[in-house]
Amino acid sequence: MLKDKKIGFIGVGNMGSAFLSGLISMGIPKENIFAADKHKGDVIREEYDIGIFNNFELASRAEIIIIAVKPADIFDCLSDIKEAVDDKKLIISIAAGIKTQDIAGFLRQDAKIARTMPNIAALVRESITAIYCNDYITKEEEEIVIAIMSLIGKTVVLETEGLMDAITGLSGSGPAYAFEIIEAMADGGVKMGLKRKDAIKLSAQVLKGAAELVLKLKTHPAELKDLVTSPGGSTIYGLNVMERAGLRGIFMDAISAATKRSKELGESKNQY
Ligand SMILES: NC(=O)C1=CN([C@@H]2O[C@H](COP(=O)(O)OP(=O)(O)OC[C@H]3O[C@@H](n4cnc5c(N)ncnc54)[C@H](O)[C@@H]3O)[C@@H](O)[C@H]2O)C=CC1
Ligand SMILES: O=C(O)[C@@H]1CCC=N1
Repeated sequence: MLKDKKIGFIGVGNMGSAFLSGLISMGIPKENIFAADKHKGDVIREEYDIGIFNNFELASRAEIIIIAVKPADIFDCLSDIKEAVDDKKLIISIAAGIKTQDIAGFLRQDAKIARTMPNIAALVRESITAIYCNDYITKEEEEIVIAIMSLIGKTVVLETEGLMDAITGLSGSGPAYAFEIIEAMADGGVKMGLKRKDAIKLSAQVLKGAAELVLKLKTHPAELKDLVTSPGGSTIYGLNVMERAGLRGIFMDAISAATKRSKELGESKNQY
C-alpha cells in the first residue's frame, strides 16, 4: 500500500527519525522518501541516504507529507508549503495540540489533514497512536494513515478530534510518567541495597510484564492487582503507602494538567 507512495517528512528529530527508520526497514524504495529539516539536513542525508529538500520542494514532490516539528514551529512550516499543497496531498501532523481546522486555515479549507498522537515508544515500534482524519480524507486514505502509523506500533482511530488533547496527556506524554515510575521504583530498590543497574532492569521488566498481562489477558488491572496481594502479605503493605500518598490522584491531576497544556499549545502560536 505504501510502496508506490511518495512520502516526505518535515522535521526529523526524535519522532520523525522513528518513522523514517520504520519506512526504510519496511522496504519502501528510498527514492520515494524525502526529508526536510531546518537544522539537520546533512546528518539525515548521511544516515538514511534519502533526498533532502527544503520544505516547499519537499511538499511539491511528496504525495504524503508528515509534519513532525514542534508545535511552535508548525505554522512556519505551513507557510513554507502552502503554495505546494493542493486538494490531493495528504497532510499528517503529529504535533501536540494543533487542530486540523487550524492547519486547514493556514493551507486550504479542503486540505486532507490527519491529526495523530503517537509516543516515543515509536523508537522501538511500541507506540500507541491515535488518529483523527478530517472530512476530506477518504476511507482508502485513512487506511494509508493507519499503515504509516502501524510502522511505529499500534493504532486507534478516533471519530472526533475532541479527545486528542486527553490522549496527548495520557499516552503521548505517558512514557515520561512510566520512566519516572521505573526510576522511582529503582530508587526504592537501591535504598534497600540493590545495585542501580539491577534495580532499573527489575523495575522496567515489572512494568513491561504488568502491561503485557493487562493487554493479553484483557483483564481489569484491579483484578490482576488482587492476584499479587496476599492477605497480610508484603504487597498490601506497599500499596497502603501509595494509597496514603494519593497516587491515583497524582496521576489523575498529572493527566489533567498535560491535557490542559496540550489544548494551550493549540491555542497560542507562540507556545514556548
Ligand atoms: N517527543 C515525543 O515524545 C512526542 C512528540 N510528539 C510531537 O512530535 C513533534 C516532534 O517532536 P520531537 O520529534 O520530539 O521534536 P524534535 O525537536 O526532536 O524534532 C523536530 C525537528 O524539526 C526540525 N525543525 C524545526 N523547525 C523546522 C522547520 N521550520 N522546518 C523543518 N524542520 C524544522 C528540527 O531541526 C528537529 O530536527 C512535536 O510536535 C511533538 O508535539 C508527539 C508525540 C510524542
Ligand atoms: O510534551 C510534548 O510536547 C510532547 C507531546 C506528547 C509527548 N511529548
